[in-house]
Order: sequence, then structure tokens, then C-alpha cells
Amino acid sequence: MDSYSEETVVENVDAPTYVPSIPVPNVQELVRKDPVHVPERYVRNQEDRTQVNEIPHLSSEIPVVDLSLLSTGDVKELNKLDLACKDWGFFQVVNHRVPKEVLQNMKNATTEFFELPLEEKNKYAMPSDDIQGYGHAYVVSEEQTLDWSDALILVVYPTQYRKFKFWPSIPEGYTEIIDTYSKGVKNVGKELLRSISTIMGMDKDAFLGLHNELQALRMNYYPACYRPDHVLGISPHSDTSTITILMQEDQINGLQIKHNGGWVPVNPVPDALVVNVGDVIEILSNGKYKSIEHRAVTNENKARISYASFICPLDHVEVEPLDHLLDSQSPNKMYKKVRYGDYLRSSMKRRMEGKAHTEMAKVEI
Ligand SMILES: O=C(O)CCC(=O)C(=O)O
Ligand SMILES: [Fe+2]
Repeated sequence: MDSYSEETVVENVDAPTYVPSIPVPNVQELVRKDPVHVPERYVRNQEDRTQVNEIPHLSSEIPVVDLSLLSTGDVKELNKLDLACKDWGFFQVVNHRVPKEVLQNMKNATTEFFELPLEEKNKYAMPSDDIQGYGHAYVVSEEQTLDWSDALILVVYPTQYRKFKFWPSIPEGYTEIIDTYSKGVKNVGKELLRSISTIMGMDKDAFLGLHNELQALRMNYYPACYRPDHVLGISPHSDTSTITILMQEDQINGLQIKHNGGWVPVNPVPDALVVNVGDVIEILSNGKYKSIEHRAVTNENKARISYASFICPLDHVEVEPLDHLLDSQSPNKMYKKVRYGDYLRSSMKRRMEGKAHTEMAKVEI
């Protein structure tokens, strides 16, 4: 990988462009007009149906790590993080120091935004040549089964990449609220990457400066669904990020992760943040840490909103397994060197389909 510094200077100040997505109907509007009908385009085939292969009793085993202990280098907590990244690829973080009020402001303002009339939200509509704004991503064919959700997607860091035309000014103060929340998440990401650097046998600052740089926020709105068993809020996928930090609602379940071949719900822990290992860490660690498939299911009576912050390298960064992590158990690199920007764009050209997009980085055997 490239060299690191605390604040990487972004030479190209033009925000990068991303692969566009085919426009599809607004799901919230669809439900508003006809709450008791699920159009054919959203209906999953039998094996992808929600309740197949769910293992809810494992939920309580998903690790919960204490960031304040990690920050002090607590060995027991670092070991817990190591196991969480190896065995689960997911964990919840408590004592993360993002004030409760910051989390709550973000939830309140975003709920208000999604409740605005469609014309108002469409002032921030995702254009045909970008994935930022209000709309849908990862729709690449008219035939694909669609997700039961709408999203607002923004690049928040580096600040030069911000496109404020997509940042809603209603409700009042929303722009500042997103900024404050994202700053808090950025700090959590920094602390976590220090700990992940440590458990990967590197200097604790090895990740910083690089992975601090690009942070994108995706706010997912999953309307209530008359037949939650027939649809998925978000299709199974792994994240292309280094790590993802997700805030979910305290009362409403939706996120499920793949574990032991089944789907385990991530029950909300109040005020905790859910973190998952992304593809970049899977590649760097030569598969020791796993970027786990996950999905979101919907609810019959309640809408749910989730807030995913993707912390990623900048486009020019080259990612490949770290030599010092090759050992007698896995002496060969399972992934080849990829330029992150190419990896990300290639994933965006396909629909979300489990881990299919990671093939691009796999060494052919
Ligand atoms: O809504 C959730 O809990 C999951 C969202 C997610 O996986 C994503 O936005 O990548
Ligand atoms: Fe995800």
C-alpha cells in the first residue's frame, strides 16, 4: 500500500465520479399509494425469501467491544476484537464517545427528511451520472429483483469531495447535523483502525491518513411492507469498504448477517454502533478477517432507517495482502493487487449479489 500520513493531501480536488444506477420507482411512494400490494419486481424467489434459514438464537453471541478499552491498548479487548473480525466479521461498539445527542439529532432530522413530500426530496435526486443524492444504487438491469428501500447517499470526506447540492437543507440544520455526526463517526473509525492495525501486527497508525480519507454515508429507508417475507430491504452483499460503521434504530430489527450458513439478526444495542469488516481488510489480511455477507429485512408495520458510513481508501490506493500476514497456514496470496478505485467501480457495475464482486480481486487457482 501507499505510504501514510495523518492527513493525506488530496491533490485532485474534483470529486470523483461513480458508476450510475438505472432509475427505479420510489418505494416509499409506492407504499403510500398502495400499502397492500407488492409489485412483482420486488418479489424474491423461494430460496431468497426472508425466513429461510434464519438462526435468531445466535444473535446474543455477536461480540460487543468497548472502544474506550481498545483506545488504551487493553489486551483482552484487542483479543476480543481479533476474534470478532475472524469469527464474525461484525461486532457492536459501545463507549464510542459519539454523544447520544448527536446520534439522536441525526435520527430525528433524517426521519423528518424521509417524511417530506416526494417533490421536496427529489430536489436532491440522484442524477443519471452519479450515485450521490436521493434514489437507488446498484440497479444495473431492468430484470433484477429490486430492494424494498430508498436511500440518500453522500460523500462526506474528504471535505473537498462534498457535493452540497445533494445535502438537504430541510429540515433546518440538517447539513450541520450530518457534518457533526460524520465527524463523530470519523473519529470512531480512526480509533478502530488503530486497533485493527495493532491486531494485524502493524504500527497502530499504519492505517491512518489513508483510510481516514474517503467516507461515504448511505441512509437507507425501508418502508413497512405488507409481505415482509416476500421482499428484502437490501440484498445480500459484503461491503467494499475498509470498515463500515452503522447506526440502526434502537427498537426495530432489520440487519441480518451470514454466519454458519444461516442468517443471524443483529439486535440493536441502544446507542451502540455496528461495525463490520469490509472487503479491503479481507484482502489486506489475506482472508484472515472476513467481510461478511449481510442483508436487511423489512417490517410489516414500521419503516426502518439505517445509517451506514463506509470508510474506504481513496481511489489511487493499491490494496493487496500484507506480506507479514502470510504464514504456514496460508502461505499464498489469495488476492491480487487491485487499485481501489477500479475495484469499487467494478463492484458498482453489478447488482448486489453476495460476494460475487470480490472475484475481481481473487487469485485464480
Ligand atoms: O440497514 C442495514 O442494517 C444494513 C445496510 C447496509 O448493509 C448497507 O447500507 O450497506
Ligand atoms: Fe452493507
